[in-house]
Amino acid sequence: MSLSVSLELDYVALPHFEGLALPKYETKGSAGMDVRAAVADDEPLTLEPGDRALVPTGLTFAIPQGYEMQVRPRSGLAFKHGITCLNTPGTIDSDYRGELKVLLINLGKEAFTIQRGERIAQLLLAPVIQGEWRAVSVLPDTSRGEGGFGSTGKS
Ligand SMILES: O=c1ccn([C@H]2C[C@H](O)[C@@H](COP(=O)(O)OP(=O)(O)OP(=O)(O)O)O2)c(=O)[nH]1
Ligand SMILES: [Mg+2]
Repeated sequence: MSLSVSLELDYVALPHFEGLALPKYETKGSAGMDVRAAVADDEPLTLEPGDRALVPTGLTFAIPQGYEMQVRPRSGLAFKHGITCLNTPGTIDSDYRGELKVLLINLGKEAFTIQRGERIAQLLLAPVIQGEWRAVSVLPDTSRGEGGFGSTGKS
C-alpha cells in the first residue's frame, strides 16, 4: 500500500535563477528535492574550513498554510567534504516570501568551492501542527518521570 500526496508550490524565480533547474526529486522515492546554488557563473563561492555562507537559490515561493519546508544537508557533501547546513534542518515558514537561502558551513579540512547549479541541499515538505499552551496544576504521571539525558542507560 502506498500513500502519495503532493502539494502545489507557487514560485517566482528571481533573475539570478535564469537557466537553473527547479529543485527536483532525483529518484521516484526521494523524500527531498535537491536544490541548486544560484551563485554567479563567474563567481563561485569558496568556503574555507570553518567558514559559513548563505547561499542563494534564486527562488521565492509560497508554501500552503499548514505546511513547512525543511532544508536538510546532503550526505554526500557532508561525507566527502564536510559541507553541511549549519542550522539543520532549516525551517521555511509558509508565510515567508523572501529568497530561499541555504546556510552552509565547511566542517572539513579543505576549502570547498560551490559552483553555479551545484546541488547543495535537499528540501522536504512536512505538515505543521501548531500548539496552544494551556496552564494546568499537575501533569499526568509516567514511568519516565523527570528522567532524561541518558537515564535509560546505554544498551
Ligand atoms: O535555512 C534557512 C532558514 C530560514 N530561511 C528563511 C525562511 C524562514 O521562514 C525565515 C526565518 O527562518 P527562522 O525562523 O529559522 O529564522 P529566525 O532567526 O527565527 O528569523 P525570523 O525572526 O525572521 O523568523 O528565513 C531560509 O531561507 N533558509
Ligand atoms: Mg523565526
